[in-house]
Amino acid sequence: MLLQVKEVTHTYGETRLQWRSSKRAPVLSGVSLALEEGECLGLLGTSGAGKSTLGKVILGLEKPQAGQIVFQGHDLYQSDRATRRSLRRDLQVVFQDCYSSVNPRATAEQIIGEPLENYERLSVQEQKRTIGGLLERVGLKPDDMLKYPNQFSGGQLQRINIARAIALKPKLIVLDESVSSLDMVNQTHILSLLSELRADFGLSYVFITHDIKAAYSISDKLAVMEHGQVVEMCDDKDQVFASTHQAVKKLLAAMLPEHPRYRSRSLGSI
Ligand SMILES: Nc1ncnc2c1ncn2[C@@H]1O[C@H](COP(=O)(O)OP(=O)(O)OP(=O)(O)O)[C@@H](O)[C@H]1O
Repeated sequence: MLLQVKEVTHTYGETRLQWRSSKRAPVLSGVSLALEEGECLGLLGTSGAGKSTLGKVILGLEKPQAGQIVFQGHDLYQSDRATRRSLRRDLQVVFQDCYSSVNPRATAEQIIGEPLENYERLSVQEQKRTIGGLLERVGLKPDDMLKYPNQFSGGQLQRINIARAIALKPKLIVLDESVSSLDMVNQTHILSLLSELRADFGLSYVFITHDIKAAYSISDKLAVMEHGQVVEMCDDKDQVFASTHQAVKKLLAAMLPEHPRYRSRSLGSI
């Protein structure tokens, strides 16, 4: 098992000691899920359900008050520094806002080169060659490494973010609404790029979104969150259509086209 999320509970702004007497509602309550190597889990839910918080907890960025994140057999928050550093290398992220995810004054070469400089000792020539190869792999040109973020479109910049995320050949990438701010055409292209990269590199994804159609298209299994809990776990994504939970029904309804005439057809063809 690549990743196990075990009974994770988290409340923002509280220490472990304060937690027992807390009056704040937890943002995550007893969340458990698991991911095998090479799998993609679609993590769904409406705004405020706790998806991004769970993403941060999985990435090692937000320590939960209770529960465990076991990644590659190690408890992420209980491991020593050296183990944690090596686990972090295998855990990468792509956020929704491609512009704020990068330093506007850095070139694509510097952006993609950052994780390589942190973890690999490549010669200048090797690093340039690696970055050129990564740019090509995400559908851009090696010469693009000289450009700055404002010289790319949103879709192109998200490709740069993806190139940075795969630079160290990680095991797991948390994709937090990574295609949500793109138009439909770019969304489709990026989703198919992500699927190709998953197959090529044996990557696993946690694909966080409120868009059930996008999640269905890329994922093997789906988890639906509401009020900080996983309320539906579909180990086979097609089980989602049989769900009787209100939160799932709402997500399915939001996906349907406006006109009732097209509703049944649309459901069958996603
Ligand atoms: N840093 C923070 N400090 C305090 N509260 C926070 C923080 N980040 C998120 N929250 C709160 O935690 C709850 C869950 O937020 P989270 O962003 O995890 O949900 P989400 O399902 O990802 O929602 P969205 O789809 O809108 O991003 C919300 O009520 C939010 O206001």
